[in-house]
Amino acid sequence: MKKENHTYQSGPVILRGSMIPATTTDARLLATRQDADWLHSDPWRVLRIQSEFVEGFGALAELGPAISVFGSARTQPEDPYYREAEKIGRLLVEEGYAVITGGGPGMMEAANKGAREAGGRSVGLGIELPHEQGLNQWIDLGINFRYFFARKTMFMKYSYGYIVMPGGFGTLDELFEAITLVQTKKVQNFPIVLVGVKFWQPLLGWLKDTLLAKGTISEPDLELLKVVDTAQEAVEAIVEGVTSLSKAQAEAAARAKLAATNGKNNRHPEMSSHE
Ligand SMILES: C/C(=C\CNc1ncnc2c1ncn2[C@@H]1O[C@H](COP(=O)(O)O)[C@@H](O)[C@H]1O)CO
Repeated sequence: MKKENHTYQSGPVILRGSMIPATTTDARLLATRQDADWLHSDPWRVLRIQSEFVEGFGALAELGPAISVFGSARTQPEDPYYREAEKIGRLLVEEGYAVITGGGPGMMEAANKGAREAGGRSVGLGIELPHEQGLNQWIDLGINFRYFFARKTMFMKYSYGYIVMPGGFGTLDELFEAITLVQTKKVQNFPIVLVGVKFWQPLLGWLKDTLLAKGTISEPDLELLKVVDTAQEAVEAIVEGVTSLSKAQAEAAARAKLAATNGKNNRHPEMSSHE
């Protein structure tokens, strides 16, 4: 056989001619490597990212119903909103929810403290930051992420809704990601409750007077957010949101099932064998 017709199989890959390597994959794996540049290469990163999803899904899949609470990392325990966040943690546990936060200080710590002291499930999804703070002491289940986007998937996937306290850029990022996912129907039946009328009103005014007026959002988009002032109102709003939205979901599912059944019953019997 002529050399150029020789076929070399490397796993699922077929190689010929100049594409045939001088050594086997196994041999290259076992060869001593002096440099560790591959640690910082994208293929290696993909595996690291994958492991964050595997660990996150594995740790949270059996958590049960949960609500995420977001807010400033800088809020001090003397701040009245800190006390509201603490109360929210407690009230959510009393309603049967686990409490998920970013695992850091401020509002996150307050909500975790309230949840833990009420004997509930207190979860912290931390993030590697330049000035590492570590997870707050009130967390019973903690995961530390390298990548913001993997962590954000966990908040959305394992929460039934979001409660958002006053905060800065981090909080706004988490809030607007959720609004966008609800607006684009990537998630459905997902209540978002803002706490602090005075704090959030200017933002809501801007959404209405600038974004709505300019036509970059539409009227129903404004209804995706509910603003309240107290912990009690926040938890009532989230519970009502989760309940009424899941009721709507159940009704929609029942309607779809009925329509499918009717559709099947109305079809010619021979049709079913072609499905
Ligand atoms: C800045 C300080 C600590 C930072 N530690 C954080 N730990 C965990 N999660 C954080 C941290 N900082 C921000 N986040 C996430 O963003 C939201 C708060 O950000 P904001 O800019 O303060 O609004 C929060 O919900 C976290 O998910 C110590 O001062």
